[in-house]
Amino acid sequence: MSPTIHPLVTELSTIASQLRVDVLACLGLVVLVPYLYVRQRRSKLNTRISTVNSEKLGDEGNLTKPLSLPPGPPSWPIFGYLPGLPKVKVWEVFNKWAETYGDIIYVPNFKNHIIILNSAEAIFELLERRGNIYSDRPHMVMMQLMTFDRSTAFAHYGSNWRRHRKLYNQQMNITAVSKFRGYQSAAAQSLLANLLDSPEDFARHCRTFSAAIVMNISYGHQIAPQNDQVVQLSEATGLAFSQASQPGYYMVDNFPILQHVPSFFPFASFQRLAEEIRKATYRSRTIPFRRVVDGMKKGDAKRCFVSDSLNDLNGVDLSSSGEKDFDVEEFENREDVSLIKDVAGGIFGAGSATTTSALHSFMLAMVMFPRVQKRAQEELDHVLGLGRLPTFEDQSQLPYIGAIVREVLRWFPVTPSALPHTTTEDDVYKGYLIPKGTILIPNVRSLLHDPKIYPNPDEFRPERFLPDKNGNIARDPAAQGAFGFGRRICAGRNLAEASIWISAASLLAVFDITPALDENGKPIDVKPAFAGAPGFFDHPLPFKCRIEPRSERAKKIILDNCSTA
Ligand code: HEM
Repeated sequence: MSPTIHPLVTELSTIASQLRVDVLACLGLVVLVPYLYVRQRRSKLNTRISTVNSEKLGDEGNLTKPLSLPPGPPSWPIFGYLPGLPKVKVWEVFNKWAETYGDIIYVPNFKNHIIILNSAEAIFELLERRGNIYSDRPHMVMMQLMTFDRSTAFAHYGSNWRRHRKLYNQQMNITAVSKFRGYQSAAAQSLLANLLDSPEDFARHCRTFSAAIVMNISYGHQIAPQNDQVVQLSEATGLAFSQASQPGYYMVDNFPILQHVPSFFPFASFQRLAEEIRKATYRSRTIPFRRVVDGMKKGDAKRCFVSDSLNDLNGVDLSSSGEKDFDVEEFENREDVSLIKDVAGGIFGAGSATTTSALHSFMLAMVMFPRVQKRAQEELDHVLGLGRLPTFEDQSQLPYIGAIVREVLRWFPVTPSALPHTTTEDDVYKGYLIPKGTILIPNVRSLLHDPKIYPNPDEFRPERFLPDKNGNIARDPAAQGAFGFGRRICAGRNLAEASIWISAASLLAVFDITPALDENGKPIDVKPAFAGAPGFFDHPLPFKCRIEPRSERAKKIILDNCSTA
């Protein structure tokens, strides 16, 4: 007699077997879907290669051999180059690859064709001269989820991006940008007062300096000395932006299908992070924007990017908008207004951490290269006569300070691999196919440290950039990659250079920056150590130094002219 099986057991075993079937089906899908996806991509790519081959080979013998993708480290059929792009000190790995594979290196990941450009020739040919098809940004899921694709830096190449750049150009071209000099000088003076007050906190003071400039410029917002709400919100989003800008940093960028996973799933922490950042981004853009609108309605808005841009719009006169019938959300949703809001909202992310990083590198260089500091101070003393702070009007008489700014940009590039560019069409370069949608990463660090162009590249030597008798500067890093390339070149470079200039000149006019002392009173040796990214920005690792007034007179200049922020 067969034993009686309890109905519950039968039910459970049925569920278990169904589960096994489900688990097996899921496992099958997990393997099958990527396999089919990659197979389809491969066959598309092969078709593209043969199409381009037949077009080009028939093209008056332009090409002598069939096209291929550029060489690169061994990669797997489905997953691409498995270790993925290095997350820190990318340029060291890129330089090593260049020894084996040459100047143009193919490193696919699961989803993207990625090409590293290691030589000036390839970088300028593709990103500048062929800029019409090399100026898009990668489609990155995490960027979209966090709404960073609304910023200029990650807007896709096209009419909307052009409107962003037009606004930037109107407000920040080399002439227009001078209207913001008052904000930059005031921030430099607060920097001096803060350093006199608490020199050991110099890293924080540098951050405050950059934040004060970009907040004033974007929104006329004078930041609070501590815990400024808008700065805190913007800083929270800054790191996320930097990380999300690196192709493949988040798994969802390799497997876009994951973006449909609901945020409550245990492994969907990226969804929860994206949601947080989305909210913070919205608030960091909306709070200061609405303050400007309120100020314009009352007639007491400060001059800034937002107020100037709104004033330039046809048919907008906020001072006459009655309280009752003015709907701020409706106003913000106007296409031309929301563009201004988006552009202004991206300024902090693009301009604050970058300027801070350059200022930290400047301080590090001053500690490590006292000869440079001494020469700069001699120049300043000669022009200022030890009696006042420098102003922008002194710029033409202080060429060595100008050269220091350029050497800062070269010595340790803030953006060692710029921002990724993406192609919008198939292209051929030196017999290699560069498929449409390829992400291109220029090795800026190696460009600016090429010993053939900049001998002893690790030495901080501003003399490289002293203007010749015609005022020309050889191999100016600002034009050689420090601010990126072609149509996507940094839109705030004029402002950034001016901020670094006024801070460097003001600091050296009144302070000596020297190594910190150990417990025996001996100077502590400082080595250049940098975070090595991750992502878009790089910055020096924390270091100690002494920042002391050069004399009693210098101290008095600070006390008489500067107040803390
Ligand atoms: C030392 C400071 C700075 C450095 C080193 C720097 C560097 C860069 C680099 C490398 C890019 C990417 C260029 C490319 O894709 O080829 C970029 C883009 C950009 N930067 Fe800067 N930047 C700095 C400061 C600023 C400031 C102060 C602002 C704003 C006021 C700003 C606004 C932008 C914008 C809007 C873009 C995106 C341009 C586009 O995609 O069309 N940057 N920057």
